[in-house]
Amino acid sequence: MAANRALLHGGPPPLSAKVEGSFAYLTVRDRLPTILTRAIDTIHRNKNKFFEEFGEDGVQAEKRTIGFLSKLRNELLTDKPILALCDGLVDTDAWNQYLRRQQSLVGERDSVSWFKSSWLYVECYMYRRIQEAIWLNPPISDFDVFHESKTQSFFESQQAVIALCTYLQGLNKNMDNLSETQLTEQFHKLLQVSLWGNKCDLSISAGMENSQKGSPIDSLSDLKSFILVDDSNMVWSALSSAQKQGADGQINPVRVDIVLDNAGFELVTDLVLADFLVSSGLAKEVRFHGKSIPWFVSDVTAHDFQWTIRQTLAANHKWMSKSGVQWHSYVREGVWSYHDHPFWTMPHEYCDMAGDAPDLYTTLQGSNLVLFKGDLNYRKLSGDREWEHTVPFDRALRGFQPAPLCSLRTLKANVQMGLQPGQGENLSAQDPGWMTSGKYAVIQFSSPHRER
Ligand SMILES: O=P(O)(O)OC[C@H]1O[C@](O)(CO)[C@@H](O)[C@@H]1O
Ligand SMILES: [Mn+2]
Repeated sequence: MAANRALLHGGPPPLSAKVEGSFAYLTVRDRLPTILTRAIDTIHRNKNKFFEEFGEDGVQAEKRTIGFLSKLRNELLTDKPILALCDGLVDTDAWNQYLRRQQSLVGERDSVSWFKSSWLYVECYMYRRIQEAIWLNPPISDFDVFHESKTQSFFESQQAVIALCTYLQGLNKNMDNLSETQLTEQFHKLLQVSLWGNKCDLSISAGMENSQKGSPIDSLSDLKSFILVDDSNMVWSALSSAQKQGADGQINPVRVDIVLDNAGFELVTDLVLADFLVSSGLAKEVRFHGKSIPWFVSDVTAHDFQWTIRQTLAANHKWMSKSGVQWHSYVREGVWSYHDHPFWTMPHEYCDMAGDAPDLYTTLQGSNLVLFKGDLNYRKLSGDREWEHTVPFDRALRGFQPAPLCSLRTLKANVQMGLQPGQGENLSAQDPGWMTSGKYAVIQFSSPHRER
């Protein structure tokens, strides 16, 4: 992967912890060290497990990993320079190249450090350093420090999962009798369920419990007014017209890609949406994109993806288990597939993708619709920059348009574009925390062929 090309793409400066009191500053000062402390604690609590699995070697590895993570925490708290990685993984060179690029941006005399560099970069770097600490300490190299909190979040939202699976199975039973209007209506509902599923990430709460309790379908109408931009009609048009576009009068096989965010309840909402897309015939194929290493506490890895489907399948509830059986067979038949690419766990903004991960960009170009879940994806779509709120979403993407795409995001970082004049100011006056509380959301669409 070549170096960051952000400057070539232009745009306002990236958010950074150097602005004292900003959300970025508070995240780096308070939330990130807390996440590291919890990771250290988790490793320590698993000491006996490591001993049972690997004997004394496991205990030594536990100690060394904790040492690495404590050092990392100290580097962060004292604003030390960002260090090159030395674990020799597939993306190590790309990370070190990115660091050199950051260094050239600040010049020889300044250092690239936790509180001075771009927030997006240092936050991603912290998760990559956690991976390095684990990786350099065999035999516990494949331990996921966030695994426990992800599974806990799944179990804590059991009632909501059951409600959702029951709804889905009711819908699937009646699918053939749905009118076009009813189909559209159900699409909008399940898109919104997937949107609000994004409230449940564990990074914003520094790993504390943050699960869905009530029935997700029932709360949709109350939540409607919190959707600040709703382009879902355009998403629907993109999807339904994709089917009809065959020049020879044939129906095109439609492919939807979902760039996943969090495991737990959010992943279930994504699987339910994907199930609906396939069972309604709106899509023939769904590709899920996840992370190849544990990331931002709750993000989905291949293991989380498989685990969630297995748990759903094995549930002691008729409709939940039926959903799991269906999902399992979609995966087996290749109707659904899971993919990870190292680019998703790099710090790049997405306008760099065509140059830095051309294979991934080409893959996405084959899609009829790419759904980007969550806050971090939104930050990367926009470059995590200080855009004016009224700047069009398309402009902030700075050329990143592999296919029709849509961001489904609850606001948990202070970057937001595509608002109406005055909308941001009104929100700031009424509810000063609107950009970071997770209470508001957006459904923002962009298409390579669309004029704004
Ligand atoms: O899981 P999501 O929706 O990407 O959110 C990740 C969270 O982490 C952050 O990147 C900050 O730590 C926020 O932007 C967001 O709250
Ligand atoms: Mn996340």
